[in-house]
Amino acid sequence: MNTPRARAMLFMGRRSHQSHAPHKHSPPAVANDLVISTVDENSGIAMLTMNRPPANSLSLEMNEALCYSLKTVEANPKIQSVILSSTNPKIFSAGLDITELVAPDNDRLPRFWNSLQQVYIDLYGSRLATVAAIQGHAPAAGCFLAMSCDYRVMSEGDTNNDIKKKHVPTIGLNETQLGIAAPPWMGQLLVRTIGFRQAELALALGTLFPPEQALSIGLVDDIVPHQQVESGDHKLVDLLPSQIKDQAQNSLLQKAYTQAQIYAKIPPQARVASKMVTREEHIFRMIAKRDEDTQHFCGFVTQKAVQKNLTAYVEALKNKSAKK
Ligand SMILES: CCCCC/C=C\C/C=C\C/C=C/C(=O)SCCNC(=O)CCNC(=O)[C@H](O)C(C)(C)COP(=O)(O)OP(=O)(O)OC[C@H]1O[C@@H](n2cnc3c(N)ncnc32)[C@H](O)[C@@H]1OP(=O)(O)O
Repeated sequence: MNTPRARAMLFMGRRSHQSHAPHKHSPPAVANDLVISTVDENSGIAMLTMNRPPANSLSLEMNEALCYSLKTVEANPKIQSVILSSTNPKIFSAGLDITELVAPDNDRLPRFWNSLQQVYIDLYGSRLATVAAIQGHAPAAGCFLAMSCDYRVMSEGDTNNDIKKKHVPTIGLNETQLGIAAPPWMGQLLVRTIGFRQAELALALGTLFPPEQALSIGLVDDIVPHQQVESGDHKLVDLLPSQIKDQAQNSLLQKAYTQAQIYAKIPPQARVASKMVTREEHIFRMIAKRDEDTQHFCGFVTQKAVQKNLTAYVEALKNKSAKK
């Protein structure tokens, strides 16, 4: 697998195993509205908008939809950049769908984990320039999704004086707070993004960073105020799915679009080759340990003590939501 040809194919949007019988890790081709895909061939920019209410949490089907949508966009040679966004103005993604982890089905659990691994392989190794537009919370695997992109823009949130309207999004790998640990490849992604010491601290404490702190440690590349801009770029308006058309003047999406345009102008071969330099080793190391990682995950999650923690956590989430 780790040959120069396999490496090149990984980054050109094709997988070496796709030319053979379906690999056990290949996500099935799914088409649904969990991820809304919009494409503008003139600008070379596409948008993938996560649309799984209430929280864009990552279920098996959501992971498969993400991979499928990304591959479909990648197959279009006119597209160079993709923006990953959310229809929920307050949540980018709440991370793994915790209900997948509670009292799991023996057959589904490893398939679920494989689908998450595949999201990492496909998104981190995409030939496309990927820009995350983080309008709302991005805990745990939500942060992982953003870190798998090439560039992250985050909204400062609504710091309105009216406490009821106030909304400050946070981002980070908060797994330890839930009594679980991020898998090595996810933790290493944080190290690669913010550096060793900051990552060591953040992983141990399960820190969720508000936008300004996330910017200061390099977890996001830019933050933008929560405001409407005077005039929106009409090309962006065309790209937005109907569910978020009213956000056309939104400064976050404008900024993400500008960054996607910058990437789209770079000669693609050079851009992809430079991405391989920094990412291929990490991806191939994970692929080599993929089955071991799945076994470890399934063994860990099905432990009695972990199940007890997760059950209590889901209960608390539901109670909190019911009290609103
Ligand atoms: C080598 C060893 C390997 C071992 C590996 C073991 C495990 C894997 C480890 C790491 C990988 C990654 C793990 C994860 O991603 S775990 C998930 C972590 N996510 C969270 O902790 C976030 C939980 N959610 C929240 O904190 C809040 O919902 C929010 C995102 C801050 C938004 O708050 P808000 O107030 O706006 O919304 P609500 O809280 O009212 O939620 C609305 C609605 O959504 C449901 N929900 C929220 N999050 C999830 C979720 N992650 N999964 C499923 N459902 C979720 C919530 O229950 C509400 O639903 P309801 O129907 O009740 O309205």
